[in-house]
Amino acid sequence: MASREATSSTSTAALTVQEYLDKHQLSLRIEEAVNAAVRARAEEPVSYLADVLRRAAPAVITKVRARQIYDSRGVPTIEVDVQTRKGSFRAAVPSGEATRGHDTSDEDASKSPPSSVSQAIAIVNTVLAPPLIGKDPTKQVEIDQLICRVLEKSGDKTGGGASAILAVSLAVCRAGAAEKGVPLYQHIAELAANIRLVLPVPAFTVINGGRHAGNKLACQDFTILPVGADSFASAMRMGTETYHQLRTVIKEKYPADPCSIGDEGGYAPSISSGREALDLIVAAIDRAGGTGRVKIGLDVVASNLFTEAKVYDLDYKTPNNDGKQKKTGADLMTSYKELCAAYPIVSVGDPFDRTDWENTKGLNAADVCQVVGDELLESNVKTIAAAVQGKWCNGLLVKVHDAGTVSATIDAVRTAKEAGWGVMVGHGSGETDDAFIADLAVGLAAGQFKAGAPCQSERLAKYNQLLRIEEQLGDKAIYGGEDFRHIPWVTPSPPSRPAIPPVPYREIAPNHS
Ligand SMILES: C=C(OP(=O)(O)O)C(=O)O
Repeated sequence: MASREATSSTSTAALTVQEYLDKHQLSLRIEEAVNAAVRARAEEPVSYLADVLRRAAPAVITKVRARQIYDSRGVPTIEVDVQTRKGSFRAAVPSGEATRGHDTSDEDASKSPPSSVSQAIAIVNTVLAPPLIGKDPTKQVEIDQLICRVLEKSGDKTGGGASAILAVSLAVCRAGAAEKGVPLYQHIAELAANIRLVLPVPAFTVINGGRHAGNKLACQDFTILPVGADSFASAMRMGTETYHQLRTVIKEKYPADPCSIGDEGGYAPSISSGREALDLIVAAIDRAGGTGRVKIGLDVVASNLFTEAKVYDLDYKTPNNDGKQKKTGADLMTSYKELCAAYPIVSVGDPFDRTDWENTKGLNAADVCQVVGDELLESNVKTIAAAVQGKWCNGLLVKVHDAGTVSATIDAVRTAKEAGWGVMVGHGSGETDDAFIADLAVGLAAGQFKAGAPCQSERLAKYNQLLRIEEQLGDKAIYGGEDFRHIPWVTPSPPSRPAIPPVPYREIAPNHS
């Protein structure tokens, strides 16, 4: 009632405001602005309203620009700047080792590494940018749907198009947070309708093998999870101390080893057996005083070992090997069970080939550890739903560069959480200094976070951002800890009426009184 009176008492002004809105292609909050002007008893309602509108209207996207940068492997990737009146917001796209739909490499696939991402850049600058101008960056779902629709129409949605979409989606999300004046993690939580912000347990990669290192180890990552820490900062301390001790242990045991590191900063000692790697890690945990509080994870990525004969070749990096390390799925299953009994292993990722659901399912049913799907699920909602139905696994390694957009990432996590799964936010082995995924992990209360070793700036960019977030949250900060596998979202109770963003009339009234 009050608002109707206010609107009619200023109908001339409202008409002028409508013209103002039309001229500037704005469509929002006329009534709120009129009410604010009336409350402030503005002497010059039209200019006052224009001012209110200027401040209350969303900081729409005014410019979108892409460029080529280089990732941690020296491979070209794409970075996008999205501009609003609130500033310029930037995001860069990571890439995985495995050849997947969302790889950033778009040109001359025969070249390794690819020489350019110019196709993705052209798609952002010429295909995606025009329809984004004037759009509200807080409307993440609408923006993600729009950019996917545009590229579906133009037939560019794969290859370079996929990385173009992701870069824009991430940068828009940052712009949306700035428009709302909230930290990125909070904006992401709001997009997911979650109010529980949780600092994840880091799964630090301390030994690299597989395709991430030049040694003979078949398993791609050996990680440590400080589940017994009481905060993320203390988990960071335990992780780094263990990492440093591990170098000493490797040097003592293999004095001639150069102690080089793999793609994600984990050590890459010249060893070939998983047990040898695990013994080194257990010794380092012990020396750092973390026994019982620091657990171990494996990210096997077993598709790399799977041969045409449908066996797993643990010596797959040796060409024309003697075949003695070839294992059946059943052999591998027995090994996992034995390893989980002998070592403090709490999580195994992609334990079997991505087509070997039966064995993955068998390990899941054995309930010896968290069974995580990474390549198995590709952060794809439909595949996750099928895996939930088929009980293939009970954990999701979610990657923005697999999901494709911020909205798709949220949907993937929601599907996993609704099934009671553990969720681990993961990086790419090719990374940049963009720390988006740190905020993502907190906003989505993922509980687990895997961004490589506590070493190398592209990895530390993420871990250091988590330290800052924990500091900012202060006594509201919750660390995933021992519950890392079971952190549900908490949905805010629905408001009794649709929330209307406040018009900041008090702030600007003095200029007009
Ligand atoms: C970084 C990872 O893999 P990718 O090489 O696919 O990015 C990972 O699985 O942690």
